[in-house]
Amino acid sequence: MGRIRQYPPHLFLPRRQARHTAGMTEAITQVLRHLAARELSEARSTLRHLAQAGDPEASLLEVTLTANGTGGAPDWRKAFAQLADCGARFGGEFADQLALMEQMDLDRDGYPKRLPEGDLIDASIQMQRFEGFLSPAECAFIARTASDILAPSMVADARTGAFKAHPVRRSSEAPIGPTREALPIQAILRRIAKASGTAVTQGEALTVLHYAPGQEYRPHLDTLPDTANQRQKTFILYLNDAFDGGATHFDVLGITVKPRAGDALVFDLVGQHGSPAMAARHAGLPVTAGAKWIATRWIRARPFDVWRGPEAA
Ligand SMILES: O=C(O)CCC(=O)C(=O)O
Ligand SMILES: [Fe+2]
Repeated sequence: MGRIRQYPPHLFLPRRQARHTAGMTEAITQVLRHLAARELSEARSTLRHLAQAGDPEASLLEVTLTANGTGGAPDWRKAFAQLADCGARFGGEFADQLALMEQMDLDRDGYPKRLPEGDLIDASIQMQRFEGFLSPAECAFIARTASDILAPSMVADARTGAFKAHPVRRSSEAPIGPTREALPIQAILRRIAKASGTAVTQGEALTVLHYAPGQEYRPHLDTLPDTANQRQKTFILYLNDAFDGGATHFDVLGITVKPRAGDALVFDLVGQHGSPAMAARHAGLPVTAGAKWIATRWIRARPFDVWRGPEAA
C-alpha cells in the first residue's frame, strides 16, 4: 500500500550509549553530522580517531560500519576482531554481543555453518516456516535494538508521496538502519539470506513492528507499485507470542500462520514473470490482548543500498 519514498531520519541514528565524556559527545555529534550528509568515509575517519583514543561508543559504531560496508568495503573478519578486542578491554555491550554470537555457530564470515531447515507450507508462493529460527536471546536483542525509536507506522499517499497514518496499517515500527546493525543483527541478516537463497545485500533495513491491542495490518501485497528494483520475498521473524490474535493470514490461499516466538516465515511476492502474486496477499490480524512484536525483512531483486535511499539501488 503506497510507495515508500524516503526513509525517516532516525533510520540513520545509532543507539546512543550512556558512557562518554563531554569531549567525546561533541566528536560523536560530528560523526552523526557526516552520516546525515552521507559523508560516509569522513564519518569513518573521525570514528577511527575516536576509537584509537579509546572511546567505546565510537568503537562500537566503527565495528558496525566496518562489517556492513558503510564508507568502505564490508569486512566482517576485521569487524569481528575489533569487537573481540573491545570485549576484552571494555566488557559490557561488547562482551554481551560476543556471548550472543558464541551461541550462533558462525563461520569466519558471519554466516551460519548449517542451513536452517524450513517446512514448506504452500508451493505456489514457496511459503516456508522455520521453527526455532531465533533463540529467545536473539529475539530480545532484535526488539531492543529498535525499541527506543518505535513510531506510528505510516503509509505514503500514492498521489503526493506524503506520509500519513492510515487504517490499513495500525502499528508502531522502527527500521534497524545501518548504524544500528550490530554484529549479532548482521549475523541474523546472513542467516535470513541463507534461508531465503538470496544475497544479504538484497535486503531492506530489518524493520521491527509492534502491535498493541486493537492494532492490525489489513490485507495487502508487499510489492511496490512503482519501482525498478521490486521486492521479491518477505521474511518475517516472530519475536514473541505472549498475545492473543495477531496471526498472519493469507486470505487468497486460506492459510493462517500462528506466531510462535523464534519462528520465521518466508514467501515469494512475485510470480514467474515478475508481476505481483495475488496469492501472497496477507494480513496481520488484529491483536486482541498483549503486544505482538515481529521483525520484517523485505528482499529486493537486486542489491539495495539503504544509504542511497529506497529507490536509488
Ligand atoms: O503482522 C504480520 O503478521 C504481517 C506483517 C506484514 O505484513 C509485513 O511486515 O509485511
Ligand atoms: Fe506485509
